[in-house]
Amino acid sequence: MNARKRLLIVFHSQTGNTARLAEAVLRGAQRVEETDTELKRAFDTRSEDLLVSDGVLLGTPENFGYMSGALKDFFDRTYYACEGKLVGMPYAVFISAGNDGRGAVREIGRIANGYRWKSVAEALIVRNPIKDENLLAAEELGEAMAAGLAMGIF
Ligand SMILES: Cc1cc2nc3c(=O)[nH]c(=O)nc-3n(C[C@H](O)[C@H](O)[C@H](O)COP(=O)(O)O)c2cc1C
Repeated sequence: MNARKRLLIVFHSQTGNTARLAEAVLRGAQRVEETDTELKRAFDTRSEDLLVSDGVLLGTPENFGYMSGALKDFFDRTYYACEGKLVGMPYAVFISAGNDGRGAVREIGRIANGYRWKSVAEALIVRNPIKDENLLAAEELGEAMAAGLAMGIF
């Protein structure tokens, strides 16, 4: 038997939209009993949280064509402590946006390359208003990530 896997969901939300997506992602991930999933706000997440994780899901609003300052702060604070230690870690992204979202995805991808993480799912971009089908897609993202970790397919 493989050791239990740990999935970390890191997110920031100013007005609650990304938080709704993050909760849906968590619901989906928690369907996979073999994976332990933790949801944390970006400002509360430290390098130690990353270093004990087997995969990470990153959620942010798109602000000014970029990720939120909070998610950027998380990257800024954790980079050196994690440098070279999480090579190949699977990650995926979910974005809440008014009308775009692609800039945040692109820039997170550039930073994730710096950590040498591996993208394992297409980014989920949800443009407002959030619909039920978007929440279902977020649940599916969380479940797929947790299941992939449990099965060791990444
Ligand atoms: C300062 C600011 C900048 C924003 N810039 C963008 C943007 O560049 N592209 C976009 O699609 N939406 C933009 N939005 C809209 C937010 O991405 C959108 O309202 C999102 O749902 C907010 O998520 P939250 O409720 O989790 O904070 C911006 C909102 C704010 C407050």
